[in-house]
Amino acid sequence: MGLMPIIDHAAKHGLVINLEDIFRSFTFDSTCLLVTGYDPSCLSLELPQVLFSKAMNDFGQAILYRHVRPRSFTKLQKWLNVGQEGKYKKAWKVLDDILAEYICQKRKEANKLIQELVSVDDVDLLTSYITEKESTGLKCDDKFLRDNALNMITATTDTTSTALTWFAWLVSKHPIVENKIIEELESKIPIGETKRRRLFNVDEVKNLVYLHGALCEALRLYPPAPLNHKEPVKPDMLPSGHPVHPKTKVLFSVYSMGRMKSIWREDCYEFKPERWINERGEIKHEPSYKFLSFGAGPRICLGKETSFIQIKAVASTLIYNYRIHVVEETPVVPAVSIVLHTEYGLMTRISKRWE
Ligand code: HEM
Repeated sequence: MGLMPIIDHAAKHGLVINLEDIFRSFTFDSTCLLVTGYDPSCLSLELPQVLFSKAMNDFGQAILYRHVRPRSFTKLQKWLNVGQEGKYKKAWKVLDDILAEYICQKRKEANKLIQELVSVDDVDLLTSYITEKESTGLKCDDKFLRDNALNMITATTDTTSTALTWFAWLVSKHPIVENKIIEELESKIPIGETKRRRLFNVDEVKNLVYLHGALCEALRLYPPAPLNHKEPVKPDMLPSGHPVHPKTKVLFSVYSMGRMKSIWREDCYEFKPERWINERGEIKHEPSYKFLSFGAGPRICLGKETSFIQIKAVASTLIYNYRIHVVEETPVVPAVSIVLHTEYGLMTRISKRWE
C-alpha cells in the first residue's frame, strides 16, 4: 500500500497514527524494493511486525550498547548468549537467513535474464550486481551480496524515516514555517491548479529554496545519526593540539554540535529555515565539517543528494495536502538510540486541507 492512501484513511476516520512508524515502514518497503526487488509490505493499515524490520532494530540497539558498556561486559554477554548480545545473535541469524533466501532467488532470476539476453535496466541492486559481475570485476559471492544489501538497507531506512519524522514534527509546531512552505509550493503550481489535492514529483521540488532550508534546519537540530566516530590511520593532532594515536577512537556528538552557539550563533536552538538562505534568496551552502549530519570527508554519506530529493518529495506532498496535529498527551522527545528515533513515537491526527 502507498503512503498517501494510509494518510487519507487516517484523516477520513479521525484516527490517531504514529507517523514515525508509518515513515519507517514506508522507507523500509521502498529500500527493500530497490535493493532486493521484493516488497516486504510493512506499510499497511495494520502495520504488521515484520521479522526483518524487528531484527534490524534489535541489531542496531545491541551495537549502541557495545559503544557504551565495558568491553568485558559485552564479551561476557556474548559468551553467555544473553542480554543485548543474545538479541544481537538472534537478530543476525534472522537477517542472514532472509537475505540468503533473497539472494538465492535473485541468482535464479538473474541467470534466466542472462540466458534470455534480456536487457537489465531499472533492476534492483542485487540483480545488477549479479548480471554486471563481468564488467565490474567485483567478486559477487553470497557474502558480498549479503553485506552490500544489508549496508544499503541500514544506511537508508531509519535515517530517512527519522529525518521525515523530526521534520514533520518541527513543521507542525511552527505554523509560520508551514505556511511559507505551502506558499513556496503554490508558487510552482499553475494558477488554476492551486488549493486542491496534488502530488509533487522530484523535478517540482528539487530546487525549492525555503523547503531545503527547513529540511536542513531539521537535520541540524535532529541529526538522524546523532553520534559519529573516527580513528586516524596514522598519528595525528587535533586543532586543539591534542595528539591522537591511531588506536584512539574520537567520538563526537553531531547532535550537540548542531546546538552550539559558537558554531551556529546565539539563535542556534531556534528552527529557522532562513539560516540556510543568502541575501540573494539562494540556498546558503554550509561546509560539511560544520553541518555534519551526513558526515564529512572521504566517508561522507553516499546517499546525501538522493535522500534530500526523496524527503522533499514526500514532505511537500504531505504538508501541502494535510495538516498534522500532534497529540499533546504523548511527548515527542529523542530516544537513546544509535539512530535518533523518538522515545514514544510521533502520535498525530491528520486532517485534509482540501479534497
Ligand atoms: C537523511 C538521510 C540520511 C542521513 C542523515 C545519512 C547520514 C549518514 C552518515 C552520518 C554517514 C556516515 C558518514 C561518516 O562516517 O562520516 C552515512 C554513510 C552512508 N550513507 Fe547515509 N544518510 C542518509 C541517507 C542515505 C541514503 C538514502 C543512502 C543510500 C541511497 C545512504 C547511503 C550511505 C552509505 C552507502 C554510507 C557509507 C559511506 C561510506 O562509508 O563510505 N545514506 N550516512
